[in-house]
Amino acid sequence: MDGKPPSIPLSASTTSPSDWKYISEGGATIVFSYQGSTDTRFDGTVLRLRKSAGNTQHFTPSSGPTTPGADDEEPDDPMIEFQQKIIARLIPEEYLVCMHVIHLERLWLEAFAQLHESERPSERRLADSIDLTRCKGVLATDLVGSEGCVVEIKSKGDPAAVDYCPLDLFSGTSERVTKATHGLWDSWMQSGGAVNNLRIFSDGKMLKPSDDDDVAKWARTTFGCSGTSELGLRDKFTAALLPILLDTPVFQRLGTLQRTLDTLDREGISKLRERAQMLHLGVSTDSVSPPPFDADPPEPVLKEWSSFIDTYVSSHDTRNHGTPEPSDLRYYLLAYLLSATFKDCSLMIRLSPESTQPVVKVIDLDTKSVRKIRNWEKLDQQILDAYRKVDVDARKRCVDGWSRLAADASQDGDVLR
Ligand SMILES: O=P(O)(O)O[C@@H]1[C@@H](OP(=O)(O)O)[C@H](OP(=O)(O)O)[C@H](O)[C@H](OP(=O)(O)O)[C@H]1OP(=O)(O)O
Ligand SMILES: Nc1ncnc2c1ncn2[C@@H]1O[C@H](COP(=O)(O)OP(=O)(O)OP(=O)(O)O)[C@@H](O)[C@H]1O
Repeated sequence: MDGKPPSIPLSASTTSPSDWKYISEGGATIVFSYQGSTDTRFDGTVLRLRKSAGNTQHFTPSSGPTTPGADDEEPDDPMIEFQQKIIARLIPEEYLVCMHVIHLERLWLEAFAQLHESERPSERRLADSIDLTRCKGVLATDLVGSEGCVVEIKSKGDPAAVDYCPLDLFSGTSERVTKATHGLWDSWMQSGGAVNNLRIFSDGKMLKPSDDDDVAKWARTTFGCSGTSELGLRDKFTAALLPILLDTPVFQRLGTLQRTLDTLDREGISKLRERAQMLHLGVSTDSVSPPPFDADPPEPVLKEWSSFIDTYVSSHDTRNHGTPEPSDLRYYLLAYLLSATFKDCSLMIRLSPESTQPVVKVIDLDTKSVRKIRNWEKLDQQILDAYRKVDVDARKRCVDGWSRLAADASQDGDVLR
């Protein structure tokens, strides 16, 4: 599959639901790999379907095909345009995945959902299911495929991964990246592969630490070793990932984006929102022209994202982030949302034989909703309250390596970005 969309959008109905194999899912989408042989246009692709809350497993089949015209009215999945027009301005295209629209017919989708429901993890099945009302899905390049090893790292920390800090992963220093990789591996082992920030795919199948035979086969084919102890395997895994994590420029890029877009952090955004509200209510008069304040800010549209990126690229570094103006609230809100996207993304790393260049792709670069800001504020408060109860010496510290390196570099007159 290349970057150009097919001249006529493909329809999933030219394939059989059984041609697709369940790979994995996140909170918003569920992903299947094409394994059929009847329609070669789907070779090497995955189908990404949106989910909806609640389980419609016992749905009543619809009485006919999708209403004519409904397909045209449904907008394409916004993740496609957002990646092509916004994300691609910040992350080089070679690290992004090609995505196109694919048409879905109701009866086909129902048969598909029914066939694959039992392959999903039980806790996910309780929470949601394939959204049967959608007329469009997304067809993307298959990064897992059916052979070789692919490591998926979700950069965000998982509460279960106690020894893993995302800032270590993006630190650019061998010692800290090793620590992050060990933390990911240990939590993968301890959780029986249930932790969501490390997934290992071997020959197209998600590996579980308890599958001794599969792990042994994976170790043999990926690292050429057999009968290796658990710690020995962790070392092999780390040694394979380390040069990729240190030398592939996209890791530094992601670290920089996460850090710079989050310059005001959640607390800073909350304070700025408070100041803007006070001005709006006339309680405070510390600004000549009070900006409009919206307690429920609207979702940014693509045009607004685009002008945000213009401003970010041209002037983010020279802004005075120490004393932000209430009139800049919207800018910082968008910056914060985008930092959340980059913190929640995943990295797919194909471990290839030493001679070939490793393939690294960044996935899950969806927009975050402004509605989340309130939830995050509440969550932050809870974390802060819990943290205050922890003994000072026992508190875990996460240090941002690139910002330290950036500070050192700027002292030398060097520029990191
Ligand atoms: O809010 P968090 O920190 O729990 O993160 C959510 C993730 O949960 P996690 O803690 O990583 O298991 C959650 O991941 P899973 O559903 O666990 O795969 C999503 O990534 C969610 O993003 P979105 O709402 O689907 O865009 C993530 O939401 P946000 O990044 O939008 O907050
Ligand atoms: N192009 C792809 N090729 C192979 N596997 C993929 C691809 N895209 C996604 N996956 C798999 O499907 C999973 C779910 O995809 P993704 O993370 O984009 O979903 P999401 O619902 O948006 O996630 P989240 O809830 O974490 O925001 C991924 O974690 C990965 O294992």
